[in-house]
Amino acid sequence: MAENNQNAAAGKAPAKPKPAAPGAAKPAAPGAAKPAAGAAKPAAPGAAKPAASAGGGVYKPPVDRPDSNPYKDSKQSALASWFQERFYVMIPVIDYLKKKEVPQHRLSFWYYFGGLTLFFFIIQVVTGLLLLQYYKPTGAEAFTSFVFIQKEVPFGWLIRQVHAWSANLMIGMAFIHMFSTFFMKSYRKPRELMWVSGFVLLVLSLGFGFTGYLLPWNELAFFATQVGTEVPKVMPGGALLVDILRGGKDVSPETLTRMFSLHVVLLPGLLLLMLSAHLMLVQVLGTSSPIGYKEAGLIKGYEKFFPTFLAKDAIGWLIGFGLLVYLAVMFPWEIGVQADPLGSAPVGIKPEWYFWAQFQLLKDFTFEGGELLAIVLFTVGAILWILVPFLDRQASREQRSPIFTILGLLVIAFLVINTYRVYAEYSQL
Ligand code: HEM
Ligand code: HEM
Repeated sequence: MAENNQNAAAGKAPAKPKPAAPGAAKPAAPGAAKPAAGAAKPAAPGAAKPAASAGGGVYKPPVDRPDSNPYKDSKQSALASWFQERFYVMIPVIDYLKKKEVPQHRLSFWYYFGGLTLFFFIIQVVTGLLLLQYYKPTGAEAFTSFVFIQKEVPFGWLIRQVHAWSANLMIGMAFIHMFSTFFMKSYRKPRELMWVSGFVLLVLSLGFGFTGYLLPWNELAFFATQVGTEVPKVMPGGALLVDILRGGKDVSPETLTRMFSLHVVLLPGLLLLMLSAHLMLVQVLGTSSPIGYKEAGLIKGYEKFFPTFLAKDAIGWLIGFGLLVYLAVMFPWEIGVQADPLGSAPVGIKPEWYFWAQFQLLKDFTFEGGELLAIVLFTVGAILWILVPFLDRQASREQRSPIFTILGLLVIAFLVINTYRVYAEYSQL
């Protein structure tokens, strides 16, 4: 059972003036309300309506909200009462959120990374919307508008640098968050769907990174996208997929339009939907603690998510923000030169770091059919990874599952070694 539910009773929110019992607050059932509404409020504008419609046999509900403000006697400012009267249906929801508790133990530190990923995503939305005010997604204007943002718009350089750096930090945090939840086996029953929705979030974030990379329309972005979108061609039906993605046979201004619409419309919509599901599950099921910790007495206590843990989260966000601004100012991403579809590719074309592991695998499998094999291996690996909560039956029975811990270590080793190999090779070019 979810832990927060178990502990909820211990930490009840301070009593509020309770609304009258539902039955008492509401008028009688719709059918019965017709004569009653008229009798109770003869002068109210809505009162005439049920009577007027009665002849036609169609019931019209009263215009006024039937129940009066159940909180009108609580002691608070007029402004708070104003909002409370309008949003009082939210109060049980807020009370419910207050029940969530976070276990404290020696691995609690890792609970901060989901929140940090969320924080960098919020930064992306805010800076992305600001960039949109000046960015022009056409082959003729993209690079010029991008340079204009960097050189002419007041603080435009900072917004662009923050967007570019925060994209990297968001994906970096998502990886750390994924592996920390993996090793704490937070995916175990009943949290399987948190893992699945999280994995989809990671894929969408990588999609953001891929589509955003082309938007500056500089040489590096152009040729990296050319190489990146070539990959699916070796799969059956892959050529069609590439045509759809590119909007033609080659990367062209048409591709820019597609990447742009994916980046600012489709992906944000999908990510927000998935994020709502992910966070709702986090609230409903609560935060897990590692297997065996409760039985071994390793849980030091529980702290309220709201406001205690959230306040600590905020400290993490402040540190993250400081790091972000430091990176954006001290290590600016280059502007590059405008993409020339007819020009030749410069040396050292490579994707963003978060695709290096797959990139290296493709480079290693140079034999006949090797690329297809690499894609198949990677797809099978990803499917197994997403199914981990359903495969790890031991963890779901609250038993340790060292085989899965070893599997996670192997996946990390593969990602780190391959990523390092690309770094080592390309940093010498
Ligand atoms: C609603 C949210 C977002 C909007 C409206 C948005 C908008 C934009 C715009 C207009 C650009 C082109 C300007 C430029 O290149 O500097 C851009 C670039 C970019 N975006 Fe986003 N973005 C959003 C979210 C994200 C997210 C979540 C990520 C990554 C996880 C991301 C990664 C990137 C990257 C890597 C670039 C290229 C950065 C560069 O080299 O300048 N964006 N975005
Ligand atoms: C955009 C990306 C993501 C965001 C914004 C996000 C956000 C969050 C937040 C705020 C929490 C609650 C706090 C915490 O335990 O850290 C959480 C929990 C969780 N997330 Fe994510 N997440 C993302 C990606 C992922 C990924 C890639 C996975 C795994 C594949 C994942 C799996 C989980 C799990 C299993 C939990 C429950 C943790 C527990 O009960 O202890 N999430 N996520």
